[in-house]
Amino acid sequence: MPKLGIDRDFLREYARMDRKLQDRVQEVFAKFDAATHAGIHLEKITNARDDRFRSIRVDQFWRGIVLAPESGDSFTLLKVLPHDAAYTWAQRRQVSVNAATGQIEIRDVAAIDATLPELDRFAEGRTSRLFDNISDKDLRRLGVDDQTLQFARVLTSELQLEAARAFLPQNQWEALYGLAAGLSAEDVWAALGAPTDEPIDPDDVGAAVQRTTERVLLVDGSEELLEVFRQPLDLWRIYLHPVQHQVAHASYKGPARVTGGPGTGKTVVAIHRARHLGERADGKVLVTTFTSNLAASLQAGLDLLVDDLEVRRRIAVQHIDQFAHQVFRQQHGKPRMLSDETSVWHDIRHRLDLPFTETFLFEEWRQVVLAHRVQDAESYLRAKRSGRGRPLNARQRGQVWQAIEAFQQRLHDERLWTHETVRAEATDILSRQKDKPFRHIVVDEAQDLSPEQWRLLRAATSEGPDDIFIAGDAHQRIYQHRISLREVGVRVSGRSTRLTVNYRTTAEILAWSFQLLRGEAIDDMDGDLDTVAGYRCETHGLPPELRSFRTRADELRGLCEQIQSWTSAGVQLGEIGVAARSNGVVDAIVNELARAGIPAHALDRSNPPADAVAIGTMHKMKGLEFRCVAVAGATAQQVPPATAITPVEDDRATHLQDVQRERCLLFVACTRAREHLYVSWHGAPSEFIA
Ligand SMILES: Nc1ncnc2c1ncn2[C@@H]1O[C@H](COP(=O)(O)OP(=O)(O)OP(=O)(O)O)[C@@H](O)[C@H]1O
Repeated sequence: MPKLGIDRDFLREYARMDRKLQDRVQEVFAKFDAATHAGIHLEKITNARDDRFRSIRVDQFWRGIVLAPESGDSFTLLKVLPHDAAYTWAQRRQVSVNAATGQIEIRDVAAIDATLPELDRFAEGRTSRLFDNISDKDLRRLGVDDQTLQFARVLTSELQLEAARAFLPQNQWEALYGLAAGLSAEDVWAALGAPTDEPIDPDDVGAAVQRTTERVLLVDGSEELLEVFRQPLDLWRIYLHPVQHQVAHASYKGPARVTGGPGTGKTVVAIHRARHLGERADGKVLVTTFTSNLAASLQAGLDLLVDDLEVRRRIAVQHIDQFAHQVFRQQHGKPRMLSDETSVWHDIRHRLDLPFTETFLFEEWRQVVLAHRVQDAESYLRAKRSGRGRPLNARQRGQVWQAIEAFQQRLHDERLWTHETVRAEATDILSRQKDKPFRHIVVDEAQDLSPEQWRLLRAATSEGPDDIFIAGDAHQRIYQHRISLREVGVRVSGRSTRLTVNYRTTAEILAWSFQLLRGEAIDDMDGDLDTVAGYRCETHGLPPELRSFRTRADELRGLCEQIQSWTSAGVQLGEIGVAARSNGVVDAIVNELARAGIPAHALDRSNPPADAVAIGTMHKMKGLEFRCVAVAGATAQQVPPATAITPVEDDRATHLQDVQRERCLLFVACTRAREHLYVSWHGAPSEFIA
């Protein structure tokens, strides 16, 4: 039986073909085995540089280009193009096997031959070249072959390398890009994704195709092929970067985690990991995250990825507080929740005449007492107050403890609960259970979980191999939880992997968004600093559009015009997202769009209409993505709002953390954009943008 592989680039193009051509492509390739048996349709290409390319007739005008093996019967569908373009494509290119990764690579030899002499001339007058500090030995070890090496040696700038991406062999270009970005040869090696240990035969294209899971999907029979064609846009289901694949399918001795900037596919890895653990059938899997709408999008991803009902049954998706409440309810019934926490702290503060704000007392309770499970005054006197800026002497600690005790007493007397105390109680319940509810836990957007939430998860599964898998990015921390995984009993050292390819955002949007963070030092939740070295984007596009207006009314009108200009350029309403810092601005935008007759919906609605602009606060944008994103109301007073920032004179450390969190929030909103980002304000712009 001949095997057909589908190349990732082909599937991408397939998604853009018109329906008639898609149907025809399906028809031809569904009958592929019969066609190859009969020896028809597959034709050699005259004047090809690589005689493994064949053409296949789709219809009168269109031709498919297939990579045929020298022996065996694995064929890979690479392209479907109009007749002449298909032949030109094949005549310019050559296939090779990467010496380090063992994967197939395709290069545009004609483009390399045409560019090299020009670059060489340009480099002649230069004193330094891009890879002066990298030895041939290192380059070769990373899979760079003769032709690419010669090319690399005449490069003088990263821009030239960036431009060469279109024609250099993919893995070799990635290695060069990583080195140019300052990564060490070891880091580049790791980012290529565990190059194979088995000896690599450079002529065995068939074996190389099998190894190239990142770009070739081998389908078994026409049914599987039709299934692939049904969801051509969801490439993430099928093609994983080798590092993504490795992380999702590895066996770990304990907790493990994946990090990486926005859009690097952490959620994708978390979903594949959950399926992998579900398929092992050694116990139940909890997939959890911070909020309900993120849990809903994880569920949607799992529904797309997991067909097997038995596997699906083993995987539960719940947001973390939903899980805590469920555990609590099973034991005690529904908790009576304290409805207005701030006013209780306010009363206590006044009654005891304390020189601290309500927020300070609440945060002290949350970040010190609950986080470190402090039980009495004496332990509080000795408690570590890391992350808290304002120092407290013993007398002040005594005063704060009085307030905390009063608050806890009130909860106890009135049998009231807060989310924090529900979590703590659920954790105690789980800690006493010998049979844990889950064998594996997968956590997405982990950077925002609080210490009590981590303790809850730690108690929900026994310590052991593959117990907890974490996906998160500390650059996107938008709630105030600085935690140390070690302190909450989740040890990931030696089992942490960073993803570096951004599949979502253009390089221009990502670069602009990163400068919003302005070099803030971001911790990695495990005692070190997080880094963004070596990140790269799959696509390029326009720089973000920044618009300044005089008044709010002008700004809202400008936003409507921007949305209309996107839709007249062919963008669907459902592909547009609008973010603002506050609910008030969100409401104003909803009203303005309604006045302008633009269908829109607020992001917190369940079952939102498909063809309407999504509008929400920046917090609600977390984890989502849109083809076009507008961030409106980025004015000096609103981003950041004064209410969200602790005055520096109250507590300097908390002030700095608040500012960092607000920067991260704007960063999260902006990095939701796939192709276009528009940012507007009226009056003075936010200090983060200015
Ligand atoms: N291997 C892949 N091939 C193609 N697309 C991918 C791949 N991995 C991820 N993507 C796509 O990239 C986008 C971002 O993925 P995902 O949401 O998993 O990233 P993330 O790292 O969790 O992002 P963020 O932290 O910003 O929320 C999605 O559209 C996803 O489908």
